[in-house]
Amino acid sequence: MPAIPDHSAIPEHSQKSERGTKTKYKRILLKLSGEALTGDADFGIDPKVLDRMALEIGQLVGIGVQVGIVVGGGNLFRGAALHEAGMERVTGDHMGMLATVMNALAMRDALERSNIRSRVMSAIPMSGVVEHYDRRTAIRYLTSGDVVLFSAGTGNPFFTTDSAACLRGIEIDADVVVKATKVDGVYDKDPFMHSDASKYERLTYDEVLDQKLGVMDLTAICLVRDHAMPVRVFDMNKPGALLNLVVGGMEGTLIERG
Ligand SMILES: Nc1ncnc2c1ncn2[C@@H]1O[C@H](COP(=O)(O)OP(=O)(O)O)[C@@H](O)[C@H]1O
Ligand SMILES: O=c1ccn([C@@H]2O[C@H](COP(=O)(O)OP(=O)(O)O)[C@@H](O)[C@H]2O)c(=O)[nH]1
Repeated sequence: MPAIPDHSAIPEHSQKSERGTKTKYKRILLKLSGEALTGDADFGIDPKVLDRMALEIGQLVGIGVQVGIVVGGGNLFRGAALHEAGMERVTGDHMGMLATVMNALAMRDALERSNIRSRVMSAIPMSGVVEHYDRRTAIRYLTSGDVVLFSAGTGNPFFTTDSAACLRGIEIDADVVVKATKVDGVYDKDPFMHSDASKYERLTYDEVLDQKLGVMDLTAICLVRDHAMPVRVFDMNKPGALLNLVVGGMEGTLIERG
C-alpha cells in the first residue's frame, strides 16, 4: 500500500471518514474507461488490470470512503464505431451499454475476490443478472460501505459513460467525479497527438467548453457545470494516484467552478 502523503494542507471542507483517516472526499463517483481495462491485451478485459484496480479501490474502502463506479464499454463495443461500420446507431449503442454490464460484472468479481463487498446495478432491467438501478437503494448500499457499480450507462442511446458518471455522481450526491483515464490530466491539446501539449492543474467548466478540450464529452461537462459537481481527471496507470487524490494530494487536473 503506498504511503499516505502529508495532507496537512487539505482545505477546510476535508472530512474525517468513518474509520478515522482524514480524507478530502467521503463519497466519490469513479469513472473507469472500458479501454483501460484491456491493459496490454488487444481486446477485452485483462484480469491483471482488474486486480490492480480492485486493490486501489479496496484502499479507499479501507479508510471509509464510499465508492460508486461507472464503467465504460469501449474495450468491447462503441455505438458510434459500430454505426460507422454500417449498423443502426441505436442497436450499436444498446450493444455498447450491454458491454458496460459485462465489464461491471468482471469488476465486481475482482472486487469480491479481494473481499470488497460490491453490487452491480444496471440502468437497463436485467432480472436474474444484476439489480435494476434505484437511486435510494444505491445510496443505502454506499452508506453501508458496499462499492456500487453502475452499469448500462444512462440506459439511453446517444449518450456516453462519461455522461452517465456525471449523472450518477450528481444523483448520489458524490463529493467529486473522478475520471480515471490513460492520460494524467487535461492538456491544452490531445497529449497523444501533440508531444508539446501542456497540462492544466485546474480548469473551469467554461474553459473546458470554450477551448473544446476533448477529455470528456461536452454533454457531460455541461451537466457537471449546471450542478457545480467537481471533476478530477487522473492517470489510472499510476499506482497510488487514486488514494493520493482522495486524501487531498495533487493528482491530474481539477475541473470546477471559477
Ligand atoms: N485536451 C485533452 N487533454 C487530455 N486528453 C485529451 C485531450 N483531448 C483529447 N484527449 C484524449 O482523451 C482521452 C481520454 O478520454 P477517455 O474517455 O479515457 O478515452 P476514450 O474516449 O478513448 O474512451 C485520452 O486518451 C486523450 O487522448
Ligand atoms: O448512456 C450511455 C452510455 C453508453 N452508451 C454506449 O456504450 C458505449 C460504451 O461506452 P463509452 O464509449 O462511454 O465507454 P468508454 O469510452 O468509457 O470505455 C458507447 O460508445 C455507447 O455506444 C450509450 O449508448 N448510452
